[in-house]
Amino acid sequence: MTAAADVRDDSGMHVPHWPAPFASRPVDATVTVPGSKSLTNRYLVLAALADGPSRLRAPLHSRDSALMIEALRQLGATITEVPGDGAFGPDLEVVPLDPDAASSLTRIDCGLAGTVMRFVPPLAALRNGESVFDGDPHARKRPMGTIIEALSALGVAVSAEEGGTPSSLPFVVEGTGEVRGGHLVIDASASSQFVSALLLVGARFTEGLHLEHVGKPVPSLDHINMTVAVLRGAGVAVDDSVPNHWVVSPGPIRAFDQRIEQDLSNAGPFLAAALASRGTVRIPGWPDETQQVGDLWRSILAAMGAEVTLHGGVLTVTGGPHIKGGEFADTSELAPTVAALCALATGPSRLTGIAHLRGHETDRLAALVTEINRLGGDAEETSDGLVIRPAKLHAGVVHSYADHRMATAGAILGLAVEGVQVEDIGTTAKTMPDFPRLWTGMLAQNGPAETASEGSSGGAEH
Ligand SMILES: O=C(O)C1=C[C@@H](OP(=O)(O)O)[C@@H](O)[C@H](O)C1
Ligand SMILES: C=C(OP(=O)(O)O)C(=O)O
Repeated sequence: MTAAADVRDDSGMHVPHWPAPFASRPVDATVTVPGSKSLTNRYLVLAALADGPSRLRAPLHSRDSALMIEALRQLGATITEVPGDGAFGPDLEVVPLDPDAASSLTRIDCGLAGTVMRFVPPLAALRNGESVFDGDPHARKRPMGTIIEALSALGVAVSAEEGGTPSSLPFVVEGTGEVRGGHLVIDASASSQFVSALLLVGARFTEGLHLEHVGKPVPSLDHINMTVAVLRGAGVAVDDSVPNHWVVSPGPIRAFDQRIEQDLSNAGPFLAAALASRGTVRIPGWPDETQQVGDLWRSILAAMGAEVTLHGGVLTVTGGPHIKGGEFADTSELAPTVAALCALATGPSRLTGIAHLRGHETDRLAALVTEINRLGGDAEETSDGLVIRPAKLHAGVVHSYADHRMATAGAILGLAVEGVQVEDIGTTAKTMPDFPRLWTGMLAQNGPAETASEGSSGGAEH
């Protein structure tokens, strides 16, 4: 596959590759990461639909949350930054959408954010007027057909700007201010976000929503459970007792004052640093109970040979003498981090249940195979995942494909392999603009970070 190796900034200047710090000794650090993308963008949507003003405490501030905020403003919500106690930026106050406040023709930039391109079109159906949705070049390749067909089945017209029926971005949603709802059958096998998107607005449909999935299994079920939990917290009745059916009763969405948990998926690369360097990483503020898929780190990293404890809200991970390979099923958005660790493991690994990663920020299965093998690794695609066998890795450039999790996977590899450089580390801004600072800060806690430019860079591309 082709990699976008030439990154330029806004003024057209070439951006050099990021020399990934090499851990010449075990990491010993305590790290806190910014708020969860998935929770922030769900609460923003619910706040925009709620029955009064809401507050998000310690939310994520990143490209994906900024795109969501701007999209909701376009649709008539008022979102204001207010001082809070979060370490990564202000709180957010949200006054729900006033459909009359939005202009009759609205343009929504989805960037590369799955949560924006899937969650916002159903909201646009609830106002009077046309909303044009588009995004980054790769966003036009991400699966969108299910949402477009779902809206059409609900009686909402969705068209291509130049006419005809679209199956992907860009498209126009012609909102009429009201959606009847009722029983709706979809195929959500390409993304759980199709289910979440419809559930989030379902209570605002006149008859509520009975959503039924048919087809291959829905991936990333944890994210759907998160949606259901967030809805219930806002007073919405959701019945998910029958597999592949979700029934959302019509009614108000209660305004809320909600603290956002830190992003446990984004905690992954930092925890992985403990394994990659045979060191220790502590994350305070780990929730006792959570719907975040990132809570799986506790079992995944233990299976890879790390010692994992959760005491007093502090998750502590200490790497073993080597990283064990293994079988890892349904790792969803954790997969790129898992794959990076598997590439450093002493035994073979198999990742399954992640065929749909081909429709993520990039085709992640192809990207992971290309980039691991570029460094001398031995990775192979299967129909629904990856096989990664032990191999000695060498220096080189890891390409990011505008994918934040490919960039952080490169950083993990660079901890264990001298001379790794990451192309477009800035792409981590999708969910963690502070990543380079937090990463070097983690390494600085037991001494100054060393970089590839200081160490050997034999074999690296330029
Ligand atoms: O709803 C969400 O917040 C998400 C759902 C998942 O999408 P898929 O079901 O497409 O994997 C996940 O991978 C994505 O990062 C975030
Ligand atoms: C798949 C991801 O993002 P998105 O919300 O854009 O789908 C991800 O963050 O790993």
